[in-house]
Amino acid sequence: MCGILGIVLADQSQNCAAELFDGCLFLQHRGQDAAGIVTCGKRARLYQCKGNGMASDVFTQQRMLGLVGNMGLAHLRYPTAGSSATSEAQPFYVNSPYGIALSHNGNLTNGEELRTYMDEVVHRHINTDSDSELLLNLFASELAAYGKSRVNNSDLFKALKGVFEKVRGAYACVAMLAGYGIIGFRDPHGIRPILIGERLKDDGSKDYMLSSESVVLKAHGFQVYRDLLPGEAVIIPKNTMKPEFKQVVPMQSYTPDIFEYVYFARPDSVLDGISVYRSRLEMGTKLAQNIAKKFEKVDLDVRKEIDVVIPVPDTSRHSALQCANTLNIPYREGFIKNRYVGRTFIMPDQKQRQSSVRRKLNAMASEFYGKSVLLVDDSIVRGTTSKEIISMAREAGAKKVYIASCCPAIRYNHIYGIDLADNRALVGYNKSDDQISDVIGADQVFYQNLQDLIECCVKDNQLKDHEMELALTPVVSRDDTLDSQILTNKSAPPIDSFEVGVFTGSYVTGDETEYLTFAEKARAVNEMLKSKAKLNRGMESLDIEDVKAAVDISIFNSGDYN
Ligand SMILES: O=P(O)(O)OC[C@H]1O[C@H](OP(=O)(O)OP(=O)(O)O)[C@H](O)[C@@H]1O
Ligand SMILES: NC(=O)CC[C@H](N)C(=O)O
Ligand SMILES: [Mg+2]
Repeated sequence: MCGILGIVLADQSQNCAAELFDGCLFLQHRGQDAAGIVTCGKRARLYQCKGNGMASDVFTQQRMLGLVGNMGLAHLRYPTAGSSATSEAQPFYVNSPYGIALSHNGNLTNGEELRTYMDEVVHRHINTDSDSELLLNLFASELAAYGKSRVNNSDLFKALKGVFEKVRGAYACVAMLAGYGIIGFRDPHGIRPILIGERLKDDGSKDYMLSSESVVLKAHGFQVYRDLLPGEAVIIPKNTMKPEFKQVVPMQSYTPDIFEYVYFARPDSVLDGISVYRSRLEMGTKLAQNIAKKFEKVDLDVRKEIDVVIPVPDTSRHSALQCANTLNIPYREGFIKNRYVGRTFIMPDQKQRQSSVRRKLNAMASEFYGKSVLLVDDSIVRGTTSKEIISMAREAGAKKVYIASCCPAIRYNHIYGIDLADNRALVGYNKSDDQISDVIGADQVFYQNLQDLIECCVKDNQLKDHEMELALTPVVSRDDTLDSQILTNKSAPPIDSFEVGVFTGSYVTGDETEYLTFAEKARAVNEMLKSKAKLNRGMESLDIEDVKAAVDISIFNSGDYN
């Protein structure tokens, strides 16, 4: 679920890198493994800085000085395909044709087919296991097919059509053609989010930004913004600064991943017309109603059974507060979060995730001792967090520990941008709710119903276009915003369904059995290589076919800096 950004400034003498860096800080929660920025300056020259780590580690002041130019891309990576190798940090770059860079959020499910196509049909070398490198090379090969010395918007849209027709899976992307402009596109189901924002300046000129989440646009003064539609693309040439939109392929469905609302996105973002914050409040209300009913069914009064509702920081806090209010039970922040520890779920290995929970959360005995507590979390995935915090609650003296999840039990793989290829790692895999309670050590676990979760995201959350404009246009007058080039062809239908494969095992792109089998094998190979590499501290005894170097060599995509 990486974060992606693209920007083009009207003033060609201005540098955009500082704003991209700042934007990365707003999207850090979407990917903590690697960060990258590519900018384009005069004479179409590209400048790059990327590597493993958080944005503030990768983009040092010194490195930022080298990122010149008025347009650029950024990426925050949480790996899905491939590995955590530095060489898989994004944006990716290809020099032919024209010089293209690309940042991708999502996961392709026909990567192997594309790899063969690259090799046998278009003869392009792919240097990593990343699906995003494949996606970029596919775009490059479609564009190269025109054999032109200069391309125009219509060629770019045609090339994108070729990409859409050959690729399967989830992809929200920003790309940049050296010296030409920036491009945004979104898969035909709209699984991953991407928005475009417009900023009107005092001299009447306009800057444009593409981003995974609306919060970045709002924070940077982009007064008007909207989501790209499934199957839609936009090109903003730097010379005209007029965005051109095109429905490149028909929309196959409008089904964003519901997990954006449950966990991924920041609460202050509005994605596809749905306020993440308000949907999380609804999740708290519905959860409370269902919990109360469950107690009623066994002739118990929830208010007598539970003394206090405690959130599992950070993401669940808004839902937990609403849950407590609805139940009319006191809300207490029993776990204090260490603000210097990031998200644990998106850390790359299980040992790191486990140890991080205790470093990140600390239980205060005063809030647990002798009490019956209801812990509320947004989701229970591998169960790493719940196991730890339940035992911390007991160590702190809790009498009874109930736990509630704002989403249903997760029993299937996530295949569109979360590293969950192995469903046996899920605590809910092949288990009843009671069995899950036993494994995580709870007195009882409560899950949200799927239909309720969907309603939480749909109900009352669809902001009407004019409400959206009013809510999101704090700086310019409404008359100015009505001139907006980005709102002119807006025709987004309201959303009433979502990608919910992690709960049901059925995916919006259809039967993905082949991909799941492939992903399982790839994961096993990665694990084996990791442990061999650790044992050998090098690569002497690795099978040459499967080698991933312990230290990445520097081709186009390495990020080793001094
Ligand atoms: O069952 P698990 O595999 O542990 O995964 C679920 C947990 O992971 C996430 O928290 P995380 O620490 O990543 O982020 P947060 O601080 O935003 O809650 C999520 O909010 C749950 O708490
Ligand atoms: N989570 C994501 O969106 C990851 C993008 C891409 N599949 C990668 O592994 O780099
Ligand atoms: Mg959490």
